[in-house]
Amino acid sequence: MTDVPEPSLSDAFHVFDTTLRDGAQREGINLTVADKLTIARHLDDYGVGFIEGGWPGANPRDTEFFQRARAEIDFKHAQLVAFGATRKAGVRVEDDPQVTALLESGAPVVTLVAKSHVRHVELALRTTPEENLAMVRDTVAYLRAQGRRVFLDCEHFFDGYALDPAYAKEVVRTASEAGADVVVLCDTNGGMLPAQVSAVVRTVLADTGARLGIHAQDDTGCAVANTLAAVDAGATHVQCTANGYGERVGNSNLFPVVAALELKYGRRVLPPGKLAETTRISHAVAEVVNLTPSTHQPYVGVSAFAHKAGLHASAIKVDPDLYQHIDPALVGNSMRMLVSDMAGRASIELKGKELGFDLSGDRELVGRVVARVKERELAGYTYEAADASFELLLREEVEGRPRRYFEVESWRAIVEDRPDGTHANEATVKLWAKGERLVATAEGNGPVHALDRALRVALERIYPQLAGLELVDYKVRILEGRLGTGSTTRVLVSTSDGQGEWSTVGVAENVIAASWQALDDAYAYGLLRAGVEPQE
Ligand SMILES: CC(=O)SCCNC(=O)CCNC(=O)[C@H](O)C(C)(C)COP(=O)(O)OP(=O)(O)OC[C@H]1O[C@@H](n2cnc3c(N)ncnc32)[C@H](O)[C@@H]1OP(=O)(O)O
Ligand SMILES: CC(=O)C(=O)O
Repeated sequence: MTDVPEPSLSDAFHVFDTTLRDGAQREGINLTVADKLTIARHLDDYGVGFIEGGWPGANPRDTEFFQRARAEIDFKHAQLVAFGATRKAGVRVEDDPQVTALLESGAPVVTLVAKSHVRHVELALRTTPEENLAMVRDTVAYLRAQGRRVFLDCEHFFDGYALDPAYAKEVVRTASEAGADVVVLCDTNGGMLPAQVSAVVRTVLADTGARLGIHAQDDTGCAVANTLAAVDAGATHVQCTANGYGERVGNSNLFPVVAALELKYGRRVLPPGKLAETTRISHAVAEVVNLTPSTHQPYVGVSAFAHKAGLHASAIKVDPDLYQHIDPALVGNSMRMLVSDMAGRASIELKGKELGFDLSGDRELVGRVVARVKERELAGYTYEAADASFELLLREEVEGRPRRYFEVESWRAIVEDRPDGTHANEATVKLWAKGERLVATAEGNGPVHALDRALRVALERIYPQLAGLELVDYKVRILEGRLGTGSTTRVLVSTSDGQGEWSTVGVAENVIAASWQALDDAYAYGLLRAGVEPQE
């Protein structure tokens, strides 16, 4: 058995993470042992009290995970938990191979899943309510006798309680009396609402005296609220998953639960300083499971503290608390100003400040920028998604002239369709830079790629910094036609120089012309970042 680390926080309240067990039950997540070890390290670093690593014996990967976690991870905060079921009906607990696998995992803590809904006992287990109670009693007592700490997950507790409250409570009592430290009431089908959860938890606590936990699936979109409602009613153990990953639509999201407990309830559930790691850990886990972090996730999403409306910005300028429920730095996130046609002077001033410009003394200039943004957005531009194009526009107003690194004489792109079904794409650009006329032709996978290559060929000798730029994303959107026949095309381009990424926008009736504008801004911004002075 592994050495059990001393809990770094009081045992009076448990943050129990089941990303590696319930989180892994999400469609599309397929973790290797190495992934599981990496996530376990992140969660331990974050400071959760318990990490449920999987079901040893259910598959070779989970069995190996426990072997390797014990050997390879020096847990600082968390205790490792093995998950499994109570013994099978009619089988002696010491003869049940899956109970033996729980012991062999070496995990100091075991969570047992048990039935607490009589219909499940009869239909899924095909046994009697009495035998189910004996399965709970025997398995908990056996594991306790082997020195394991035991938590018991009562599957379908709330639905079972609605059908037969006396039986559901009897399961809780049986587990508690047999030595389970916590009995976890599970909303397995995720159909509960917060008021229902708190009423049931309060009654079960009063009637059984058992220590209770909560495990809430998110099928009504209420898993976090249900978790907190259970805490309000007296539960002292919350089961959650990073980013809410889990079976079907997911589980209770660890990060808003922890943030609420720490910041709204004033309950210390993480080691000192760790709350500020919330955003980093959330994104790190998303990377390992290979899912894009949700931009709108509470507390940790990049949009969680992004302000778009002009009136909000004007109040935030005076005091950010006026439109934010917490200081984003508390969870390692930051405030962002978005510039769009909903912006007012305050939004532009704050965005300017973010970009290093003090615009506070120049109402006239700020008014001009607001007017240009609104006019351009009406034409189809979008600046909230194209920070670099906005900065170029702002600089043009501040500096009194556009930041030009080259002048365009003309460009053209040719798409050639051949009878054998193949295509050729070729572009020619004619430019002027530093007094030189530059002409270049290039081929590409498509006409925009050909234009991008021709532009680089033409400019690279004059601006060698362009060699390090890479186009990393390209998005086209056809906007609703405004002039009867023509629809407008908006192109967003993301470019990287290896140190950072920026986005630029172009709008025209023709997709290639829109792309050209976005590329033109992308190159100008890349040269600006590289510290290159524009042409006179
Ligand atoms: C609500 C939850 O999310 S609980 C977690 C669920 N997670 C998983 O199921 C993932 C891992 N599961 C597995 O790998 C497999 O399902 C295993 C290894 C656990 C079991 O596999 P199998 O033996 O092939 O059985 P199967 O998957 O069909 O499950 C049904 C069996 O489990 C038994 N069972 C179901 N719940 C319980 C329980 N709480 N206690 C004891 N036995 C149970 C059923 O009675 C049935 O037994 P039987 O085959 O003897 O009739
Ligand atoms: C245990 C569990 O995952 C559930 O009841 O949903």
